[in-house]
Amino acid sequence: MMHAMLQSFDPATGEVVWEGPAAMPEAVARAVDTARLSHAAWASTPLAQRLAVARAYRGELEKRSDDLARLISRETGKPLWEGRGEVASMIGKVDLSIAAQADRASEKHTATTFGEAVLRHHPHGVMAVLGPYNFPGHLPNGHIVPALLAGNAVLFKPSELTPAVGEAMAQASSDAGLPEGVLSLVQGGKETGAALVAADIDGLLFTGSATAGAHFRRIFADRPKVILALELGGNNPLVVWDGAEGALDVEEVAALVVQSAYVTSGQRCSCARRLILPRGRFGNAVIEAVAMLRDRLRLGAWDEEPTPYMGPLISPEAAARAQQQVGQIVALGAKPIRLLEPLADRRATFVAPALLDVTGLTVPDEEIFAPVLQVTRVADFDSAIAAANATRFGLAAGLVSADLALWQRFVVESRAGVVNRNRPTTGASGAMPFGGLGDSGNHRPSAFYAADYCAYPVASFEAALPTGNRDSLAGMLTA
Ligand SMILES: NC(=O)C1=CN([C@@H]2O[C@H](COP(=O)(O)OP(=O)(O)OC[C@H]3O[C@@H](n4cnc5c(N)ncnc54)[C@H](O)[C@@H]3O)[C@@H](O)[C@H]2O)C=CC1
Ligand SMILES: O=C(O)CCC(=O)N[C@@H](CCC(=O)O)C(=O)O
Repeated sequence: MMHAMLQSFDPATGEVVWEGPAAMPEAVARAVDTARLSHAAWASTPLAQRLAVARAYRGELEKRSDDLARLISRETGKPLWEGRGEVASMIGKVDLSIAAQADRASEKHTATTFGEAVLRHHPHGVMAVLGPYNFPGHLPNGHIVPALLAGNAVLFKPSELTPAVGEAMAQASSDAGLPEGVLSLVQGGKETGAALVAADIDGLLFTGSATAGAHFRRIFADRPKVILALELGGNNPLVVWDGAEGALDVEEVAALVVQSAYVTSGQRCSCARRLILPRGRFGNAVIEAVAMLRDRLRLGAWDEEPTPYMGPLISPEAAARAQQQVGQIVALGAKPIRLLEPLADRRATFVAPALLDVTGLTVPDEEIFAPVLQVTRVADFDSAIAAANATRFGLAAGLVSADLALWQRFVVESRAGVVNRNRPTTGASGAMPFGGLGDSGNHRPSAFYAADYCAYPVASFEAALPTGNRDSLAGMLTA
């Protein structure tokens, strides 16, 4: 049988990191059958044993944390400090998922007059997880760990851009003693993903683009029994407003803006894409400080010294697409404060961040998955909130302001699943829900709330004997 070959590359150098065959539809079908067979035994394994395997998996991640961080950085291009941060999040996810399951999906008994009311949670069965490339470990891990804890079998297809990290995760689970077939890895691109989604699965846990998310919504319209959790992109606003004159330190504000917009070279769903500022001197000062800081950001390969702040984009194609999107906005009349500049003597994946003034323009409401920040100047705070909410997405939003009254309005009126004050839009916590409104998701937030979509609740009223029912009919029966 012919196999399509898959390769991944170090985005900084173009060197091959991984190669191997992509799973063909027949192999995907076999993996789904194996998962179905393995599921029953895993679901009936006592919870204490499933918890022990999860903790052993945490131990395996700890053991190989340095190698895994290096692999993540090499395959995605993100600097090593970020690769290490990602592995720390993966390790932390295990205890957080155990706590989340106890909090949101455990067995609960309540005494009643007849016996007890019992709440249990049952696994759905066979779950497919499709992962993105930007956090190739942490984000699929955030679906897989809770899904396995709940007793599901999982088929995991990593992004075709990051197969090596997916393989390393599967190896860690196997070394942790997860029974064979409970987690299966299927490598490949969209065709492999499409075969997985078309198979007899009980759930799709997806983190990726809004376009693919909308596609899955459509193809599952006739299969309502399949649980669908969609964690998608955003066009996230960050409003900076100096309610009390002089209360904000412009340099601090600029650093927060940079951490929101340019971290991971803008390849986070939670990155700020739109900066909303007041007209006038303060707004001008913020723009100038952001532009100056942008000029000082160190770009480099993942393992370069001195440590870079940001690495390249994932591929030359991704860089070309971002350039084309910036070009389109400039053609619409945007003022380039800074363009998305290719770096001399570097591969085409390296781009210095863009800062564009789009005030008064109608620009596409699209996520540009790159370090591109669009500035809009407004006259008053009402217009700032209206501008922040003027998007079909609703993942993250932020307000930078010392004024508590403004924050109290912002947190109530913002249409987003993550709404921060004086903190970057990025850096979400696994101890909180993470998900968005509108085209950013389907109201099944992940992170701490992933336990909710990994199992369904079963309510039972239980009595030891069928007593009291006859009495309840007394006086209402004919002779
Ligand atoms: N809300 C969230 O938690 C997060 C969302 N994202 C979003 O993910 C995107 C970046 O990741 P990408 O890997 O580019 O996303 P993507 O949507 O291109 O791919 C994600 C996964 O889905 C698969 N896939 C894509 N289209 C498919 C199709 N038609 N049929 C079957 N499988 C398909 C891919 O092979 C990959 O494994 C950004 O839009 C970003 O905002 C990324 C991280 C977190
Ligand atoms: O899933 C979690 O534990 C929390 C969500 C999270 O870690 N979000 C990160 C990265 C997500 C992304 O933007 O791709 C963040 O908000 O920085």
